[in-house]
Amino acid sequence: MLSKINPIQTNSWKALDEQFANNDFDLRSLFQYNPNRFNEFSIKRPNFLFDYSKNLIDSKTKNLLLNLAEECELKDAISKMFSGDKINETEGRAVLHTALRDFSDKEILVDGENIKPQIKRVLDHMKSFSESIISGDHKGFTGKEITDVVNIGIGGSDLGPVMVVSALKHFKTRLNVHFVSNVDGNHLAETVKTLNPETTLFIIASKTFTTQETMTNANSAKDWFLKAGKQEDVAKHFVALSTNVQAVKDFGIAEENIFEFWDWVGGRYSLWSAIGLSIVLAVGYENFEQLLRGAYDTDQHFQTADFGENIPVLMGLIGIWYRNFYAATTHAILPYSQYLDRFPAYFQQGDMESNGKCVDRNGEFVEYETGPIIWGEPGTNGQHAFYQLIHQGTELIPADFIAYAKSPNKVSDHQDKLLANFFAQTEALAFGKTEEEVEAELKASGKSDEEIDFLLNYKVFHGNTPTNSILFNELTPFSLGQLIALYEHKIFVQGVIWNIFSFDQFGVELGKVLANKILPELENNETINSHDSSTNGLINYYKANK
Ligand SMILES: O=P(O)(O)OC[C@H]1O[C@](O)(CO)[C@@H](O)[C@@H]1O
Repeated sequence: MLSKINPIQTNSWKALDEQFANNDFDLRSLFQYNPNRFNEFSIKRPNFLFDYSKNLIDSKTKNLLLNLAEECELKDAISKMFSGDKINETEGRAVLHTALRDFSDKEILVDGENIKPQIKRVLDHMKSFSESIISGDHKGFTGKEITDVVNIGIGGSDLGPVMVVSALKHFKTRLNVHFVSNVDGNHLAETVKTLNPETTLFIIASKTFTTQETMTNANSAKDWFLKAGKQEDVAKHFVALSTNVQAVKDFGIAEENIFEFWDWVGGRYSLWSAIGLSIVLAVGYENFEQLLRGAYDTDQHFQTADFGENIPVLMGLIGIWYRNFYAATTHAILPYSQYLDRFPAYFQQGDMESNGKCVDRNGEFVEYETGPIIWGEPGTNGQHAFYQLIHQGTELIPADFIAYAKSPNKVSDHQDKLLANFFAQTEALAFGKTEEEVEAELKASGKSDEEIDFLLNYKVFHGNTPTNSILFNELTPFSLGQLIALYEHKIFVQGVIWNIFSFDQFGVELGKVLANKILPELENNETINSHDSSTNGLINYYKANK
């Protein structure tokens, strides 16, 4: 069990309150008065740099945040998660996605049983299966090689693989991997339009194997397949990734085509499990193993580095500083890499489904803010869309900038331009442009005093917008694994300090239940009046026009 400490009643929280009230941190001054600031507030790991110097903190704030982590017993929480304690108390489960990438010899016990052998068994199955598909040994029902793979899943059974497959495009095997998630039939229809059932493999990815969207898409995919193949051909073209073996068998997928995982793997933390099969097919097993090894590297860092030098701990604590003291409502993730185009969306689920909670571990409603809204898009595209608001809007939006020094594609001077924008944006966000600077600039451009007077305030950049910069040497499966695990652990750190349960997601249930109740009402011609007037009105309008 995790401790149940109310963070706002700790001494460190009170000290942080005072620290916030008594200081008006200004990044210009912080850098000016401390020439060593970058060295003090950055961490170099062998293949990447984490620079957190452009944050509204000084060493005292950092120490107070570290005290908060101690007081909230973060060390104990970390060791409990890694050792398989049932810290997902509301569901009575351990939280062991880290076991899926544990390359040590040590045993990890769940209910007294070492889970390492079962993890190895499924990994071996994924390896041999993917090799037979990629090599072409596995043939479809007409004797042809598989060319296309369609992963059908949603949420944690989709977003992680989608993100990784996009991020590792430059490691692609000969297979084309597609993803269908939305219950909107157009998603499936548009995906299969160009596919041949003889050469298509469907992966039905669902932890529970009950999710409406996935089961609906899976059934329709089977119908599509059965227009060409026969029932006995399904075995060659459908596999399932699930914890619910019985439901998979009931669906008609043979036992040998089931890649199992377990209830101690949370959906949004499951890309390391059998849910990663689409990744294995897209980039090959060796690269998947490198992804796991990268995450393992971060796991070791998280467990062993002093908190003052511990990147996920610092990311989490700095986030708390903004969320709870600066009242920042959102946090942007801004990768300067087109390969990471789905990274913000992936951690939107990872973070918001984990820490979007208002009841603490004592069962009481919290009296402080918890998880922020996570959002973002790759740079430089975002610069031409929403950066205006970050630079000159009225919200404080802390952001993470992520980039890679090397680019796998050498295309003229694109990479320098991309990185120039990354550096320029973090600089502009931190230091802005003062009234004096704007005035001097306008004068130099020949503007009259009257024009300057009019334009001055519009052209000022307030600056002081905090950023973390994560600069990797190269985007490889290993470094991607490291990066993903940094964010996973950041989420964990924040959940521990906010005294909430980060590994359930009861908040998604009500809508699912109501949708199931409404569905039969859409299937007849009767006028509906069992809901509020708005819902009745919407349903009846839909029925009249569908
Ligand atoms: O893998 P399943 O069981 O189909 O669930 C899919 C997703 O649905 C949720 O339960 C709720 O959206 C997520 O946590 C999960 O990732």
